[in-house]
Amino acid sequence: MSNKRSQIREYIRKTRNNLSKSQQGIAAQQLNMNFTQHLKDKKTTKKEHIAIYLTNDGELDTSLLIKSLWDLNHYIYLPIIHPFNGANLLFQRYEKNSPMRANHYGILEPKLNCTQICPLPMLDYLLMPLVAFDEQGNRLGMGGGFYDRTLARLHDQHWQKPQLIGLAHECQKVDELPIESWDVPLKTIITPDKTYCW
Ligand SMILES: Nc1nc2c(c(=O)[nH]1)N(C=O)[C@@H](CNc1ccc(C(=O)N[C@@H](CCC(=O)O)C(=O)O)cc1)CN2
Ligand SMILES: Nc1ncnc2c1ncn2[C@@H]1O[C@H](COP(=O)(O)OP(=O)(O)OP(=O)(O)O)[C@@H](O)[C@H]1O
Repeated sequence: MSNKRSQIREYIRKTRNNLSKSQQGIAAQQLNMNFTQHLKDKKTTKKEHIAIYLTNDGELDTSLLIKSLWDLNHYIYLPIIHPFNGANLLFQRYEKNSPMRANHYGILEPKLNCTQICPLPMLDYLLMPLVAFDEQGNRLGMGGGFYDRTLARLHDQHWQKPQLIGLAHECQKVDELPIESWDVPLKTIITPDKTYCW
């Protein structure tokens, strides 16, 4: 792994963890407004299948958005680290009463129930956590390669769905990330202040 990538990761993780509770709260409200407005603008009554994440390590707080999406009757999914190969993610339905467990990193995920897994191409949106992004839509994550490995098959096939959207604070933006062959670039990144499209 390049030293530059780990340095950026370390620096941005510190920066986002230093955001105050009130900055995090405002960011969560803005994210909620931005994404629910995006769905309204589509002017369809379709219930979308949306994968998202539970906030960890100073990431943009998704809790308000998840509540709104539940209230609007969309289908919500969370990543589960694959129980057998441990390198890919599965996306499992997340409801108010879903039984949960902490994964290897202490992040809550739904207890595995194969009947509740959504195959990747059936998701409409994949709202992804990230550590840093750049002006070209490149994404750097926590370093596990989970999202990149999971998306690798899609990347080969000129896929339509799911729409990949990164969620981040504005302070996670850098001029240029050193990229690797396996990195999957994003078409959209939503920050509390702005929506970037490529
Ligand atoms: N909220 C959230 N959920 C997610 C991810 C994420 O980035 N954010 N993931 C995205 O892929 C997967 C988990 N990946 C992660 C990878 C590393 C660490 C982490 O804290 N690493 C520690 C070392 C911990 C250890 O090895 O035991 C570190 O780098 O300090 C956390 C999550 C699935 N769920
Ligand atoms: N498509 C892939 N096929 C095989 N290995 C991969 C693939 N994508 C990533 N990896 C492996 O995962 C490791 C971590 O990758 P990287 O540093 O890009 O993760 P990340 O983007 O920070 O994490 P994440 O995707 O979980 O948010 C790399 O060293 C690489 O070996």
